[in-house]
Amino acid sequence: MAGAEPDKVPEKVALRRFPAVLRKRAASFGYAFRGVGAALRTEVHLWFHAAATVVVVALGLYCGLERWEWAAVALSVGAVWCAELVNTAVEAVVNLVSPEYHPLAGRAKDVAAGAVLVMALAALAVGGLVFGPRLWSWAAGT
Ligand SMILES: Nc1ncnc2c1ncn2[C@@H]1O[C@H](COP(=O)(O)OP(=O)(O)OP(=O)(O)O)[C@@H](O)[C@H]1O
Repeated sequence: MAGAEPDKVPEKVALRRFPAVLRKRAASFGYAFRGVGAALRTEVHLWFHAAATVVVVALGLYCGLERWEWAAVALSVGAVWCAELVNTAVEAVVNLVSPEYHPLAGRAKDVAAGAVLVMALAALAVGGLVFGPRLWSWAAGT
């Protein structure tokens, strides 16, 4: 028997729902920005990342980086921010579920902090490869 497909939303209904879907997406962006703002207010490490980001972008503009170098720098900066934000989220959840001392809580925080450390070292390596030769030639006066 040729019945209506239960999962298929009629086109008109889908169009009417479209603004609601957009509103929901916009709200999700709002929550995400609120999360970054909250982390910035509470995490001193993020202020350091913000300052480092400004310095790196200014240095990149001054050096006139190639397109691929900007790509590497942008990915590195974003990845460090990402790791720090995830670390902040892990800390918040651990503090919520285990305010008392627990070896697993400690391990979770240590591992999350380790993720930031690994990413920061990788970003440092990228920074060295991109800016190192330029800074070296300036220092050598060539
Ligand atoms: N509930 C806990 N149980 C066991 N060990 C913990 C617990 N809370 C924190 N620790 C240990 O203390 C360390 C520091 O924790 P803390 O919450 O002060 O994080 P932090 O890295 O100093 O972050 P921030 O400076 O952003 O607060 C952790 O990495 C972990 O080894």
